[in-house]
Amino acid sequence: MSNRYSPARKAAVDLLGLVLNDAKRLGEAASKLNELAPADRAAALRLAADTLRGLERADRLLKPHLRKAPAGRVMNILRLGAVELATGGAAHGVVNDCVNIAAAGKRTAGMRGLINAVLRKLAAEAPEKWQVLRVPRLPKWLRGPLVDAWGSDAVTAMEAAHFSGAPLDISAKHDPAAVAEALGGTLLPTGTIRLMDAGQVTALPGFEAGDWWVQDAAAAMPARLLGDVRGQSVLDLCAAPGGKTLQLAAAGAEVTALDLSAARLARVEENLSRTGLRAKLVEGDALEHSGQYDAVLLDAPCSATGTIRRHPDLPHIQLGEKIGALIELQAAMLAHAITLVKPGGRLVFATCSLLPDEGECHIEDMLAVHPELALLKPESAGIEATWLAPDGGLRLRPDYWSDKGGMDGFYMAALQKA
Ligand SMILES: C[S@@+](CC[C@H](N)C(=O)[O-])C[C@H]1O[C@@H](n2cnc3c(N)ncnc32)[C@H](O)[C@@H]1O
Repeated sequence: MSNRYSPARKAAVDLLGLVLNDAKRLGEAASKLNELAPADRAAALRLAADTLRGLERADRLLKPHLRKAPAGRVMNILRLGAVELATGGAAHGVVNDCVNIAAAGKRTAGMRGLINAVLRKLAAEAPEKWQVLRVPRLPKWLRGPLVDAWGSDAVTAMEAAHFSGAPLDISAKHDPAAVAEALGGTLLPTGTIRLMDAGQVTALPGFEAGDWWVQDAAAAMPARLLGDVRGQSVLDLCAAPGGKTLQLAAAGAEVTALDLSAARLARVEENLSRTGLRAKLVEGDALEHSGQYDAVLLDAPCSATGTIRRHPDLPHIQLGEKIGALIELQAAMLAHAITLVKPGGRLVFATCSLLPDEGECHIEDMLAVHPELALLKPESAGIEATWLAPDGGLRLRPDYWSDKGGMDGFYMAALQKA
């Protein structure tokens, strides 16, 4: 047996450790993979994401073969191996690599015999057992509040959407139908272009030319709720990396794109430059910004629990108390954002969260203390009646459009100032 292993598998095990043992976000952890070739980096991220999506199933497959769960890294090697073996990975390569990754570490080398024995058993039984295991559930810290909000059938459907992952969604600068045709994608009823099996994004036609940008179908809705913004001054208060800024600029608005993070604002600049669109960039705190605009878009920082399809690391990182602080920040931002809207102007508030405390509740609170605000009916192509929230906003969920590949979870509401 050779003692070599695929750098992508080894990096995937490292990533799992950073997420599961050190509570790092997968994206943040992946920034440490710069020494890998781009293809290995992409493969490592895919393997880590697949393992995180299937973690509950992997643990259920492994349990009968372990007297007690081994230490973190050994367990992560086993989990990665279990998921690969269950989902079509070539047994010889997967088992050899997992054993060799263990052999290369001082603390794990002593466990290579166990890894070899367990994974060889799983190679035979895992593919069949995998199919009948239940869809992985969200952890209790998140499942409890979601069941309270949406009911257990809805949460089960959301979990199925999370487990399926997400297709690649694209917003076109000008002509969605033409971009859909050029990319061989589907044009969704809301105007987003969807590719089920995209491959490398930067290699797709029209990327270099800046004809489009990647943006989930749900994430494309808040800017649309602002209606016709041609020639209007629009403030995008939490703008980076800039998907909504690009939409507003493409729709002809005079956009001011503000963000607290200089590093993230640099991504807005890159995206504007690639697409040839224009916006005024401001590095600053939304809570301190002043001015008067025809329209304001507040896409506030949130738990991002609506994006679990694409970020399977999220449920495994206890957000706990952080969510309380985010809810307070969102309320303060919303209260300030409304002061930046001219009389007669509009504000759209949005969060990519599944928790009503980060969405519906803010609008309810706001309307209770601001009689000068009116909720506008969400109007844009493709909106389905089931998406309309009882409060009058728009509630999008990952289990919607399940026949089309789902969408991110989002809440958004459009307000008008008298
Ligand atoms: C949900 S993301 C925005 C996504 C963006 N609207 C888009 O469509 O690409 C939230 C953003 O809020 C920014 N942010 C957090 N606190 C802020 C603050 N106090 N002032 C301004 N921006 C802030 C973060 O840096 C982050 O880029």
